[in-house]
Amino acid sequence: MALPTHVTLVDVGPRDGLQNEKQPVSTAHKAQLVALLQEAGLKEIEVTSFVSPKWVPQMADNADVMAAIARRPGVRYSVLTPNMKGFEAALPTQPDEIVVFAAASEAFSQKNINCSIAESIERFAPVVAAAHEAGIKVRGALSCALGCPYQGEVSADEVERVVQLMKSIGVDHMGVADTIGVGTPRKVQAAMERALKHYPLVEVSGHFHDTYGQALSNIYACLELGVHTFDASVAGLGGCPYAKGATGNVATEDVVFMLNGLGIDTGIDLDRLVDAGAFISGVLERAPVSRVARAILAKRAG
Ligand SMILES: CC(C)(COP(=O)([O-])OP(=O)([O-])OC[C@H]1O[C@@H](n2cnc3c(N)ncnc32)[C@H](O)[C@@H]1OP(=O)([O-])[O-])[C@@H](O)C(=O)NCCC(=O)NCCSC(=O)C[C@@](C)(O)CC(=O)[O-]
Repeated sequence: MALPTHVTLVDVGPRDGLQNEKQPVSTAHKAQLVALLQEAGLKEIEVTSFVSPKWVPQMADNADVMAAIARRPGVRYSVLTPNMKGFEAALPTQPDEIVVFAAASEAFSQKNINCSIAESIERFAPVVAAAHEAGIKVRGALSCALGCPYQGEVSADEVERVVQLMKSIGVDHMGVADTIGVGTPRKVQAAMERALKHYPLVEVSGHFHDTYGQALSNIYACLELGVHTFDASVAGLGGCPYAKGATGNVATEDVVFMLNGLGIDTGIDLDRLVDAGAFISGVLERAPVSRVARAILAKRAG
């Protein structure tokens, strides 16, 4: 199959990127990050999550962040909502999209959201129905689709089983997530193909952590299947609080550089994206993880 000519990138940096940061990041800095991402041309931004502040303190200012962002027409703002309590808190903040997140492994489901896979689907069902009632699209994220920090191997059958469960409750979009970055291209294609059995190409995306340095290869493997939507995190921020040692998502800068080289349009201005990454890295007092960002910043510094 010919590679797609356009790719949509969802920057999950403000949520996935920052959720695991130990040092507090102010609401104003989070809103500024969103502003810089949209200036760089991002059209989809995952802003925050409506989860328990005891479990994930960094996202406790979820509603304040949603109120603080300066929305631009044409940009979609999404938030995570694991249950009705989260959805009810998120609804007045007017997200364009919500994300429910399940896992392909029982052990991760328990650690991450404190319930079994079956229970998680029961919890999501009313959330999906209420979101649709409110005219809000529902994205599903499927954690540990390529491996689990507790269970180890995860099979394509296990992935497909949960994809089907999510589909059965009306989840509109399926994000296949490599939470701990252990996937390699052929395994990623096998998992994606299971999602594509139940969702059209336009409603399947990849979410790759770069822990083992495989994320760009895995994205390329998805492009070969025609998949054209990916999550990425500016500066390579992040890591999941329930996946020890897992590093951030693939850096948005690195994905854009690769796609530019392939002649695939993203609508994103790489230089401005590097500015956004440099900004949040400055707030966090460290260099961006993105190798492309480091190279461009070094070149700029002369
Ligand atoms: C899912 C829950 C909330 C269940 O939490 P629980 O403890 O099982 O829920 P509960 O219903 O028993 O409630 C316990 C307490 O939590 C409160 N509570 C209950 N729900 C909410 C809510 N929505 N917002 C705020 N508070 C909430 C509730 O009010 C109560 O408060 P208390 O009476 O003790 O004061 C909890 O386990 C949790 O917050 N977990 C954190 C999950 C999380 O944020 N994980 C990271 C994001 S997922 C991810 O990063 C993976 C992804 C998507 O990027 C893809 C990938 O790479 O894999």
